[in-house]
Amino acid sequence: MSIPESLNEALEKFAARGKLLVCLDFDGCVAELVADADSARPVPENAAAIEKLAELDDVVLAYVSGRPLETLRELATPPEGTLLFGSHGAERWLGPDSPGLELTPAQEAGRIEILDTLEEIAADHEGAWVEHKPAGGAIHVRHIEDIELGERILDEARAAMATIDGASSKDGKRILEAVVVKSTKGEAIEELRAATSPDAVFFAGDDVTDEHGFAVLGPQDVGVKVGSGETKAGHRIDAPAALADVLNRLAALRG
Ligand SMILES: O=P(O)(O)OC[C@H]1O[C@H](O[C@H]2O[C@H](CO)[C@@H](O)[C@H](O)[C@H]2O)[C@H](O)[C@@H](O)[C@@H]1O
Repeated sequence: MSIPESLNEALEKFAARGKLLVCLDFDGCVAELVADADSARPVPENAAAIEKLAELDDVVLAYVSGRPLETLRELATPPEGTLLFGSHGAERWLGPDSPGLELTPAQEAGRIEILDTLEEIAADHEGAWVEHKPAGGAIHVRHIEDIELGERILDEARAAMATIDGASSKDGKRILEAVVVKSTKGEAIEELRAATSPDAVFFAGDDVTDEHGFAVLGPQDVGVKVGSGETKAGHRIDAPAALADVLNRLAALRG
């Protein structure tokens, strides 16, 4: 087992609380980052640990992801009953009565303009591609080997998105997303907290958008940054492959 001692101590305190909310990011956290976004899947050991947590009393599981809700369900195959936030918080499944995302006509027009503009930019650069999402779209440059060229394409996309009414951009890992519904993972975690009334919250994530999630954690909560980069999280692990140890430790402490 390779859990930093400070994280192990935090997990012991966390597990001793009554009801727990365990929130997980998907790409780069539960799943390794891969070039073909459709082939991302949970690291098998992470999937097994998540199944264990799902069987425990007073542990609520949730995914908080940038993926569209339907894609998240398909790729993450979460245990039944797992609460889901997709599209960085713009889409939610908190039970069968959760309303779907509905865009106003102006938002739908903005979404189409975002997608058309990103597709035009991608068409000029071999390897760039556009992911269509319910609240907007994302241009991916992971297939482009030249990192600086990829950054220039993302800069071009960012500048173009700034000219579209109602569009706001989010930076990610070799991706630029633009959406017409403003939301953050911090807001999603606060909504989950309000909906489930836990005694403490765990959140693990790897990306800049996950920092909004770490920012809403309190002293009783546990934040785990996966990988390198500045973070507000109190703890860090190296890679998705190390997450299973953390989740299994939590399951063992509660078991
Ligand atoms: O919040 P997450 O669950 O981490 O989702 C964030 C974005 O993840 C996906 O893109 C990232 O993962 C891809 C697959 O590993 C990778 O090819 C890409 O370079 C990464 O940026 C996803 O495609 C986006 O929709 C999510 O918003």
